[in-house]
Amino acid sequence: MVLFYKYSEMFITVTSRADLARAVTQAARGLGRVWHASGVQELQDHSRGNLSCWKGLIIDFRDYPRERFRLVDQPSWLSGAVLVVAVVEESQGELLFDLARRGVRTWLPGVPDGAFLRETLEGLLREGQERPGGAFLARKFANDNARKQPRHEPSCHEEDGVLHALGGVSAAGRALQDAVRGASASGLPVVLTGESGAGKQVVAQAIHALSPRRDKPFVDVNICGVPEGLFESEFFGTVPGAYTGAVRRKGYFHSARGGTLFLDEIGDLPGTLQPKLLKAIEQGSVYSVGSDESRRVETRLICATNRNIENMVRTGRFREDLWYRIASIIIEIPPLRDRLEDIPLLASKILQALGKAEVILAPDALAALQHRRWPGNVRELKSVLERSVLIPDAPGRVREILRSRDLVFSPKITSRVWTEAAEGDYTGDLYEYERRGDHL
Ligand SMILES: Nc1ncnc2c1ncn2[C@@H]1O[C@H](COP(=O)(O)OP(=O)(O)OP(=O)(O)O)[C@@H](O)[C@H]1O
Repeated sequence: MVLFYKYSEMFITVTSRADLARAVTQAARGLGRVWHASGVQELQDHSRGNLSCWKGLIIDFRDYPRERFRLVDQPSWLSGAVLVVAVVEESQGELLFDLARRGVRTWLPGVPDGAFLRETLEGLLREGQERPGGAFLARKFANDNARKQPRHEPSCHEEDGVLHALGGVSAAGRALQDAVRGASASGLPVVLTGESGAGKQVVAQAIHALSPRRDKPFVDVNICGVPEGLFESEFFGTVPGAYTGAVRRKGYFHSARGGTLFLDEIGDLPGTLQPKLLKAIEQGSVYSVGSDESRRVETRLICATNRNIENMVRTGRFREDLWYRIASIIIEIPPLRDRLEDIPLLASKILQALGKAEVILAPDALAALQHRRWPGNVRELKSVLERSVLIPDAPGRVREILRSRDLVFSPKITSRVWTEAAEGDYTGDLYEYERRGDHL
């Protein structure tokens, strides 16, 4: 009986206050069952060390905050990935920083009204998205131990984690997640199109990570980097002695055996090499340079391009038969300007990857980021954040909150500020300096 309830519950509140328990129960109507624990011990007893099937843990930090830090300090007893929402008083600003340092990025200032709370719970069900505006900064607990276990099928939480990392609050972002989920399950060859920096390689890795091939290699090849004369050796391998000084090379197809071969910039594959790739795909086997024996190709192909290959096919610059072989599924990655709502989540992932997970984007900084056109897409967003968090400390700057004035959009200005600051010309507030335009 206990087990039945355990797996049908979607949300848990940890609170000794009736207002939160009541509000969550009402807001969750029709979404899922709620279970209430009055404290950490009760939660642990009830869960028996396993929270993997729950979607959200709503922890009340208004009372007993130190006791409840145990939940976010030691996530090792969580067997999957559970999203955490912290409920705090408006006055508990310090507490927010402690929580952010522990990776909790979703918080509510007190008990919100029903519609707002329901929206939060729906957000948790949609794989824990972040909302624009800075008040909602989401973070999913990932259980490192669980990830280390080799598995052939991703668990629901691993799938959530991979898709979550792509963004997906916006309609375009959600459509992308659906496409990735479908492509990874199908095993068919995929072509990823989209502007430079939109995340084609990141999406290719996500498809691989969600596919049954996930425990096998993901081999990433940029076609532009392969010299034309070495194509066969690089792709199909070489046997020792094939020519003077030849050493054994596995070749990309063989290196990616059982896994995924990602061919970036496929639109740049020279016309002379297109038939060679087509033959390997059609025959399902390749000959290493210097070998008479063919080897089976057991690799899934994912290709990417920012060129319009359909146009190239029409004008004879790309072989039609090769195009149909590689493009069973075409996924167009939306440009960042079409998914501005995803910026809070993307920014938080990028900051984490930069080792700056403690940095919180203030609402005005998020608004500034969401009002740009981003011609360089996610790559440009990453550069702006890198410059903004890696710039030397200016006097009086609070490093853990990034405000719009701290954002360094132009690399040119930054380098001048760096140089002049290093030369001692500048000693004041960096933002004031940029705002006054002294450096221009
Ligand atoms: N969802 C994401 N989360 C975090 N970082 C991302 C995401 N998408 C893209 N990036 C970052 O943006 C940069 C560009 O991404 P990526 O190389 O995948 O783009 P691309 O479309 O393949 O670009 P190009 O066409 O120029 O090769 C990378 O540094 C990548 O880490």
